[in-house]
Amino acid sequence: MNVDPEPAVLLDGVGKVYGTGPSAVTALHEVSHGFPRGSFTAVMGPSGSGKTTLLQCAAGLIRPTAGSVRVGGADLTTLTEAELSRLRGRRIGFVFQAFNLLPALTARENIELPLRLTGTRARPGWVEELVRRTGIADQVNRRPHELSGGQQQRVAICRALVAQPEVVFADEPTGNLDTRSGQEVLTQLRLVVDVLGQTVIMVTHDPAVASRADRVLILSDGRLTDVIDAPTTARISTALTHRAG
Ligand SMILES: Nc1ncnc2c1ncn2[C@@H]1O[C@H](COP(=O)(O)OP(=O)(O)OP(=O)(O)O)[C@@H](O)[C@H]1O
Repeated sequence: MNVDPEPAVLLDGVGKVYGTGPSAVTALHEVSHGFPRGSFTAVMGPSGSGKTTLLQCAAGLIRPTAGSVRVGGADLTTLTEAELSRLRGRRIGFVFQAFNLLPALTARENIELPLRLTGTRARPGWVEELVRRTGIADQVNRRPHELSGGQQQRVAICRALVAQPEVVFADEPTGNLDTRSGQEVLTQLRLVVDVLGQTVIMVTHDPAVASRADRVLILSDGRLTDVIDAPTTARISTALTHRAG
């Protein structure tokens, strides 16, 4: 995977300092990594190690204070706010722990919302394919409160994919789910990578969840300290324990 000539997302010496002067916090120190197209990466590390900061820099939600971020060839650090916002709408999908569905809209309307916001259309049959593949075809006319947590997260996955983005970022996507629903959602994310060829980057605290990814990045104090390919729960737990010790 190291020879990918153009990764979906490329971080080059990315640093982030929050604030200035004596109260400044360095959340990331020169993190460099290429996320290959069509791969599933989990980002792990202790609380405060910089996982969310890394995800937000990579997704163009916050600006790094050093280095560059490329998504699908575009250097996010050179874009204006308006250009960044447009790029996020078209090239980046998000899945959050809290689902973030709009309660007054049906599942289908929630899924199609990013298209409405960017004034674009899905290719014919794409929404149908997404809901069929994620197993929620029979629920598309229901509102979020009529769906289980796992079903709501699958709606959120469809919404993240509807604009056929370059990459999907997921921040603790199983954090609000019981183990079984969490496993179902992970199966859907794997399918998104294996069948649809998408790139997924996920933050999680759970080694069992991270073991479903192709690769695990471990952050410690804002530094990328380990990269584990073909991870197992045991290998991840060992790497995390060593870092903590
Ligand atoms: N907006 C902010 N202003 C100042 N400091 C911040 C801000 N956001 C994060 N930090 C600090 O940056 C460091 C990294 O935070 P970050 O949220 O990225 O870590 P994390 O690994 O995602 O943590 P957790 O697992 O607890 O969510 C921490 O020391 C945090 O206190």
